Amino acid sequence: MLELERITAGYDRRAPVVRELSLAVADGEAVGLLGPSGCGKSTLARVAALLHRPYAGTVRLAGRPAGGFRFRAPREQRTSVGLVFQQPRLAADPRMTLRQLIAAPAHATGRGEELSARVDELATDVGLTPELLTRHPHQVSDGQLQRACVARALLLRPALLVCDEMTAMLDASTTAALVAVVEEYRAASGAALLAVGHDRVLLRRWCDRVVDFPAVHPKRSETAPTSSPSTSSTTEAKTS
Ligand SMILES: Nc1ncnc2c1ncn2[C@@H]1O[C@H](COP(=O)(O)OP(=O)(O)OP(=O)(O)O)[C@@H](O)[C@H]1O
Repeated sequence: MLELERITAGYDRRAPVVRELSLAVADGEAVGLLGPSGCGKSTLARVAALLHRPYAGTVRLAGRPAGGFRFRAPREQRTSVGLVFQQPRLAADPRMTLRQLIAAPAHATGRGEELSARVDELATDVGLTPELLTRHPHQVSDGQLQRACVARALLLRPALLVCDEMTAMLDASTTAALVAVVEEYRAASGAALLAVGHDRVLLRRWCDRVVDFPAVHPKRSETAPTSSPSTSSTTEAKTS
């Protein structure tokens, strides 16, 4: 579903934060990507979601090379990836109600009416009451806002979900609820998942395998310039 091949990316060409990193997520597979703060996980997540153009390397979605990044990304590819960010307040337009926020991708793709019922269905799935849907981001808690952001990411039925520290700001019960929503969606749709985070225990429970970010960094493994995480010795299998 997702192939990142020798990706070099960052914010300064002379000192990229991600260097020649390769990672693949198979159809329906859940891969966890672990790494310390600042190592470039979010940058890589945004590259995977076609929101950040890498300096070098290839991104393939469902076998097809990315046709562009940011506003140049073809709609079909852009909408095949659902992205949940770490900080919902930075990812939510403060002028929108929660209902408008969830429905935004439908309006952006001209499918507002068609997907209206799905907005309500997803709101229920993530545990938002009709009353909460009428509120603006500043009138709800971080956990409630993140629930809306998860519903928004699922609205267009993406084949790949990228969750960038989705639960970092949440308590245990909200974390469990949102992981369950994502898992139910994946079970029903067959979607793949790239979950980025710090929490090894959570990622090992949640994902089919977990990859350590530095292990896929060629600077640490000069003999394996594009080590495959699926065969990496630091790849851990799912815990029961
Ligand atoms: N817009 C930006 N402009 C310049 N530098 C940036 C920008 N965004 C991130 N960086 C830098 O790039 C590096 C990697 O950041 P990134 O957010 O990808 O790391 P991360 O592994 O996701 O960190 P965390 O776990 O703390 O979220 C950091 O040194 C960060 O300061």
